[in-house]
Amino acid sequence: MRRIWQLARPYWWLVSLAIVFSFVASSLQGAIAWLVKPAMDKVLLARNYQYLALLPVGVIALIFLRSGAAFVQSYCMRVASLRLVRDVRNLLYHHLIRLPVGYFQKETSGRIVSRLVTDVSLIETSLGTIFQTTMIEGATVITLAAVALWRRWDLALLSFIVLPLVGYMARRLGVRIHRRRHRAQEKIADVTHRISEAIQGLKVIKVFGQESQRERIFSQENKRFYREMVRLTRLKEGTRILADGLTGLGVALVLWYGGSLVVRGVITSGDFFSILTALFMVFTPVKRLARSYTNIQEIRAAIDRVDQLLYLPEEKSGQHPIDSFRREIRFEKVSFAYPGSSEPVLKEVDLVIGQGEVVAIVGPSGAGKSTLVDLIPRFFDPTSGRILIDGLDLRELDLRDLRNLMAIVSQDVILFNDTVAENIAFGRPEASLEEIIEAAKMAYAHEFIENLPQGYQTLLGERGLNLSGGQRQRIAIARAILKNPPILILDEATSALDAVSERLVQKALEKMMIGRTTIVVAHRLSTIKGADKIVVLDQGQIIAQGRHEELFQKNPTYRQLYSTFLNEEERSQVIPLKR
Ligand SMILES: Nc1ncnc2c1ncn2[C@@H]1O[C@H](COP(=O)(O)OP(=O)(O)OP(=O)(O)O)[C@@H](O)[C@H]1O
Repeated sequence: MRRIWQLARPYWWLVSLAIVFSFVASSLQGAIAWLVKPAMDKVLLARNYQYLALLPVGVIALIFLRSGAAFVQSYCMRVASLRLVRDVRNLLYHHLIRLPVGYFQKETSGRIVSRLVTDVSLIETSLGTIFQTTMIEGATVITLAAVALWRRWDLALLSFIVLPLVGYMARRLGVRIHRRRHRAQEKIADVTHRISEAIQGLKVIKVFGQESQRERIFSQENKRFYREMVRLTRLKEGTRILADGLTGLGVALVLWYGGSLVVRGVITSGDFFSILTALFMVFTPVKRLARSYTNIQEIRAAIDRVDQLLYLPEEKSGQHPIDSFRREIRFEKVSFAYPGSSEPVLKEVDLVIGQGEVVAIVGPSGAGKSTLVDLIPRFFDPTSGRILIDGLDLRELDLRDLRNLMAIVSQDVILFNDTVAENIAFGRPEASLEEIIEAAKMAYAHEFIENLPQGYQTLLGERGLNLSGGQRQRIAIARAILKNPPILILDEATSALDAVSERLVQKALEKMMIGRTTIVVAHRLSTIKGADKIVVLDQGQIIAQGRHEELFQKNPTYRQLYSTFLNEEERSQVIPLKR
């Protein structure tokens, strides 16, 4: 409850209004029970017919007023919980995009989506009910209990004997409900994960003919969720049955003892019915309170899961501002192991990348090339050693400033579900259309963009899947050109584009590299031949560096690697040279 209050604090005025109206509503409820005595004793038993007509009018008026107050209370409460949930979702999203990249290597996107959608929805649906129930029903229980006690304290106390029992049982079941709900939320996260996996891997599923297999796996995950929910429902219904049974016991006790008091003439029938009405009225809210307690247990499970995400530490930015790149990027004895792994992927890497240089990183698959370039924008920090930019450790630098100095064009181009123009202007949303067109022209993308149905205003659809691989890459290049940073990080595509696309992409890249420091994970012959420095990486270590001619003469590993870049014809020319 403390955490719920903490989250609800910004909407205190809505909550306060709801509290006030819940007291109004429950007082009116109390008034109805209170008026049973005069109605019974002074009107019905005294046969006072002139007041009889007033009874239904009074009851209707009271019920109307009570409903009105309950409406205001319920509306305020729901709005407060909707706002709370809206803000929690914003907070989660805000936090999510500031988490280190490493987090997302461990958690699947489907499971994260589930936290943002399913867990937050659970909070949303239950929170209003909980607030509403605890407040309105809590207040009602207090007023009705007061009426009953005022009328006849011993009779009232007798019926309340069962209340601690109801509370105790609810508590015991609550612990189990909390645990079950936790499991259910994990299972629904698995289900969401399977859905997003299927959407992302649809082509693979289809081409391998695995539709039925995937369906089976999905239905198993779905069944696990269903089972958890059935167990949860059983527990919740169990609580209800228990509360019903125990409250029935309370009524029975009052009927027996109260009835005997009336028969012996100790109390009037009016007293007896007034208490009975109050008790009948009090048991429903008591049962609701017990149910809302089980709801709280469920919400707790969802809040736990949301909090787990919310309390993950964000990326740490340094303080030092940096607005230009003048001299060099220096790796000093940099080693790196991925979080959760003890195996280093990079081992004591020493490397200097001078301003304006084109540095090509080559090496066999799995050598650590992508990892090495990922350290430059600080997607990960070295496990030991340090990386300096113009003499300053990356960890000391303001993260935004640091990343402002660079653009990345990687193998898997990420396009957003926005227009072409917005995708190109991603790093500079304020760019004019002229600037966007200029960048697209430099990236050899202008022509095909012009031919799209709405030109630059064409919506790219999810992940830009309605474009060809080469077109997507050229949009990514235009995006980098428009950002115009001094450092360029390229992860060249290994997948072959058709000859025309390949040439266009190549030309666009060459144009973009002019006047910039470029670090490129190279897969193209022309790139390594044109590089100022080639760095040969093998099993996380730099085994050689230098220009192409030099390495080709001296380094057998490089020669071997080099031949993998060649096509058949070129290779037949190189092999005699190797001999
Ligand atoms: N997120 C990760 N968690 C753990 N290990 C990883 C992760 N990403 C990569 N690795 C491991 O790090 C090593 C280097 O990977 P990296 O992607 O840097 O190699 P690469 O040289 O770029 O390979 P390729 O040319 O095939 O893309 C590999 O052994 C890989 O299994």
